Amino acid sequence: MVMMGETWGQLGSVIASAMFVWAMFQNYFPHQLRGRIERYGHKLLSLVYPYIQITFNEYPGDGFERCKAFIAIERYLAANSSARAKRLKADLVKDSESLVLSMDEHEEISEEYEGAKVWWASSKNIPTSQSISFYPREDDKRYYTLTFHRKDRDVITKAYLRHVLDEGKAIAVRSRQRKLFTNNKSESWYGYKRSMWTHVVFDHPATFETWALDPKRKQDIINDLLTFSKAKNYYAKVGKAWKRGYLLYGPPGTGKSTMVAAMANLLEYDVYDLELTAVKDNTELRKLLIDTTSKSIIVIEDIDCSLDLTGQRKSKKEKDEKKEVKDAEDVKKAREASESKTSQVTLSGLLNFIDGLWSACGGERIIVFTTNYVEKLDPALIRRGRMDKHIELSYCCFEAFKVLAWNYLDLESHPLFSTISKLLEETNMTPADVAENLMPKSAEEGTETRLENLIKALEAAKEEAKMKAVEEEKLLKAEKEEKLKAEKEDKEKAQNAEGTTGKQALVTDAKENGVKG
Ligand SMILES: Nc1ncnc2c1ncn2[C@@H]1O[C@H](COP(=O)(O)OP(=O)(O)OP(=O)(O)O)[C@@H](O)[C@H]1O
Ligand SMILES: [Mg+2]
Repeated sequence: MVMMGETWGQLGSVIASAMFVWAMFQNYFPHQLRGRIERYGHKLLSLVYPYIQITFNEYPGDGFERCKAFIAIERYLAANSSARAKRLKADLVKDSESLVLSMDEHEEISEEYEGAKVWWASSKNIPTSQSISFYPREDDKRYYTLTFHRKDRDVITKAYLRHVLDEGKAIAVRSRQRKLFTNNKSESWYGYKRSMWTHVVFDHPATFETWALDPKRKQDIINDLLTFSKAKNYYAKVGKAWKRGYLLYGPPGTGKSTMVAAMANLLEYDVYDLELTAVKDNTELRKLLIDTTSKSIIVIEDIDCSLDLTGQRKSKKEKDEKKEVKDAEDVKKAREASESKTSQVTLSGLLNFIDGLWSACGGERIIVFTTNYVEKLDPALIRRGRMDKHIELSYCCFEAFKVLAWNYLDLESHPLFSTISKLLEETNMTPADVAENLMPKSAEEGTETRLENLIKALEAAKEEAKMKAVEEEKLLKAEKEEKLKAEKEDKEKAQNAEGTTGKQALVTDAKENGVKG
């Protein structure tokens, strides 16, 4: 098959050679003749060859990295060509188990964009030398050629290419395997050779559909996340870095970590689980941040435990103590011990991590803190702008229970629901505990038994709470009585002391009077 792009390509190269020869010999022609030849030459060229070609090489220049534009075009053509091209090539996508079909070499497809026709051809460079190379790509230099009519130059170079690259990138994001990263201890990466993050494939099954929360609040959160992910231009317009902070707080087992997984699945982001205690100092924290990619969620779990907010003061105290240790070896040992024990990340380092100048690089990032004790956190850390959205996750309400009942029992309603609703209002139980009670404990356990199990657990929790309240009241009463007793004793002591002082004064007075008399 004679391909349109290739035919024009060959003709184009003949004309290009002619132009080259002309450039070499033009000085031998008189000035006037030269101008005329050039004029007619261009006219002839535009008559014979009204098409423009753009080439996209897989490995431009000497780089070892595949060209990003080439990858995007490959994805775009794979999605658009598999229905039209006759010869396709199957590739296993890196880190994934799915196949991508793309145009085979020397295959061509055409398409129309806003009335402009374009031809895409896939080709391969045959190596000129017979050198042996370590890199398989050396003899596999592929490239795409885009051919279009000169009259469409504007629409193609301005709009069509942008469209192809954006589409290609979006397809790549949709089909990639997402990753769950965690930071390595600094001893395990040497210089810049090893990445500071290691990763596994992220395939947590949690979604917002299976995450139990009051539907209205849940929808608010989903809307907030989706608005953020589409707000690139808006953030640029208002001059804000494209990132958003979420603070999730509440008792253990209320679904904070599950929510992070659901967020990542909704937005198709990678997750960076940052273990602050493994970060040596603020510089390392910054390096870790720079090493993250966009379209990601950076999570710091249990922030109140990870960071000693009095760290700065403590380290100063430790330094003073060290001064007192005279023996050089002791100093060394003490330093080593303190280094291995605590991370030197300070509050200001963390604040900088969240919204310092560096935090803007990359963009499209969500930072999440989770904690059980929000009141322990420094207000500077969670002020709006750093942690933009504060979400309290609390004990299971009836609406949340309904989601869990649907997940675990495929149940929308049941006569026992009213009892459960009442009990959930009267007692506190985390979604984790509710979920655990709805799990089947044996193959024979049916829906009814599992609901009854939950009711029993709720009643037990209610009873326990009541006993605890009575116990607390008793304790409080005892404390009050103790306090009253102590006050009474103090009062008596004071009165006794006053009485003794009064008597002594009388004796002294009497003595003084006696002397005088
Ligand atoms: N709101 C919820 N919806 C669905 N499942 C939940 C929810 N909350 C908790 N669970 C279940 O309970 C388990 C524990 O929840 P999760 O780890 O998210 O709690 P957490 O709030 O992060 O607790 P911690 O503060 O101890 O880290 C999860 O495996 C999940 O199955
Ligand atoms: Mg958690």
